[in-house]
Order: sequence, then structure tokens, then C-alpha cells
Amino acid sequence: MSRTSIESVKRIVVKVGTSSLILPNGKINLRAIDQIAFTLTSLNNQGYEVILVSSGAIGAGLNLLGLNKRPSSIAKQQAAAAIGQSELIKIYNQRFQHYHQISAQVLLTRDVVDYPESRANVINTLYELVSMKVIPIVNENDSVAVDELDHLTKFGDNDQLSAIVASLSDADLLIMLSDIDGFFSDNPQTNPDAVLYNRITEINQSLENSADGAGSRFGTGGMSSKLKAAEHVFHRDSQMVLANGKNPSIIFDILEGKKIGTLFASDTHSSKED
Ligand SMILES: Nc1ncnc2c1ncn2[C@@H]1O[C@H](COP(=O)(O)OP(=O)(O)O)[C@@H](O)[C@H]1O
Ligand SMILES: N[C@@H](CCC(=O)OP(=O)(O)O)C(=O)O
Repeated sequence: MSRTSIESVKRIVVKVGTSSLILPNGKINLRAIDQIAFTLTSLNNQGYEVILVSSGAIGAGLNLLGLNKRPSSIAKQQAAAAIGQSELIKIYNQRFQHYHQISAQVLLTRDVVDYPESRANVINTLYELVSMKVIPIVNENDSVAVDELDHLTKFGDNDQLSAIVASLSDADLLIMLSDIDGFFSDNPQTNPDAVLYNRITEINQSLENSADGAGSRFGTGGMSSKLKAAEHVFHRDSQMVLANGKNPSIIFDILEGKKIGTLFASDTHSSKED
């Protein structure tokens, strides 16, 4: 049994949430970052085109500042993001270098992708990096993003950002790594009877009702924002897999078409498992 629609993908966007990058005690999960660097470099070497969307800036910043929860002040959160983003990218670059892989930082705000010229520039940058076999590491530019009435610069969260990056780069597959095995009939952290969906072919009200908020202290959005990202993916008739990022090498199995996590793909994507 396999997901045949996955076996032919070439360009992939991998989104890693805060819950996979920051340990429950607030420290940076170095093992996860090392495994992400190893896995994505291996895939790049095998001929896949890889873009990473990584959260964790605020979580890493709070760790450096010795804070154990998100401050309520926006200025403090933005300061934490500025501190954490540079720390995070330093660790990523170091681990990618260990595997002889060049990585690059791309920080985006919503307005940049809303205006045609700056949007085209982002697309060109991503294409250029990928064609040079460099792995872009994308995050929201949290330390400057704001929501103003006439000037929206925030994506909302990195689930939305990753769906937008998948669209900008015309990726064949978005892989979202979180702290949960996939999309369940209810939040498994509060309902032990919740069951995992293997495949979702459309977003409907009943799915939206079963999606709850964030599971980790520093993450945002929870499952409802993953469903919004999935809607974006469906709109392009593309595919997304939501899986557990506890062991990022799970991506190898996902790309082999194994039944891991939840596949979001419309009926037009054939699959031998159906
Ligand atoms: N229907 C559901 N299926 C799976 N997880 C759910 C569901 N509803 C809510 N959740 C919660 O969403 C959390 C993952 O979201 P989030 O904390 O934002 O992760 P990330 O940091 O990876 O983006 C899970 O830990 C879980 O508690
Ligand atoms: N841009 C923020 C990420 C916010 C966010 O969406 O977090 P998550 O729900 O863990 O993907 C950061 O780097 O801290």
C-alpha cells in the first residue's frame, strides 16, 4: 500500500513548527535541527529541490532571555524574535555546513508577497537559490511584522506562510512537521478516543469543528491554522502531509509514499491505498 501521488514529487517545502524545535523545558532541540539538516541535505543530494520553512525564532529568543512563556507585550515578542532568529539560523547554518550543504535565510512579510514586483523578486530569489542547490530557510520577519488597518504585514502564522511559500515556489508537496501524528477526529491531547485520519480530500465544517488551538507554549495557531494552510494547498490542487516531527527523518518514509501522518490531497491525486 503506498501513496503513489507522492512518489513523483520533485520540489518540496518542509515546515517545522516550534513544537518540534523547542523542547518542553524551553531549550533548543539540537537533535531535531541536526536531523533536519541531515535529512534535507540527503534529499537535496538525491535530486529533490528543498525549501525549509522554520518557526522557532520566538521560542529560541525566550530561551536565551531565560523566559518560560511568551511575553504579552508585542515589542518584547518582536525583540525575542530578533534575538532567537539569529541564534536559530546560526545553529541551522552550522549543522548544514557539517553536511557540506549551503543554506540561506529568507525573511518575509505579507506585504512583500502581496505586491506584484516584490512577489516576483521573492519567487526569483527562491528559484535562484534552489537552482544553485542551496536550501532556503524561510521565516516570517517577526521583529518588524505588524497588522495595521491599511498595511497588513503579518502572515498570521507559519502554517499559512508555508502554504504561501509552497505556492510561490510551485512546490509539488508541502510537508508539515508538528508534535502530533497527523490530523485527528478531535484534539488527542484532550480526547484519548480521537482517531487519526490517513487521508483528507476536502476541508469541511466538521473537520474545522474538530481542529483545536496550539499544543505547545510557544507555538501559534494549532490545527485550525493547519487546516487553513491545507485549504490553500487544495486551492492549487497540490498536496500536503501533516506528520510528527519527533524524528525528522520520517520525511524519507513520507517521500517513499508510506502511509504516514495525514495526506491532504483531492481525489484527482491517485493513490493505490484508496
Ligand atoms: N484535531 C486535531 N488533531 C491533531 N492535533 C490537534 C487537533 N486539534 C488540536 N490539536 C493540537 O494541535 C497541536 C499542534 O499545533 P501547534 O502547537 O500549533 O504545533 P506547531 O508548533 O507544530 O505548529 C497538537 O499538539 C494538538 O494538541
Ligand atoms: N515566526 C514565528 C513562528 C510562529 C508560528 O507560527 O509558530 P508555529 O505554530 O510553531 O509554526 C517564530 O519563528 O517564532
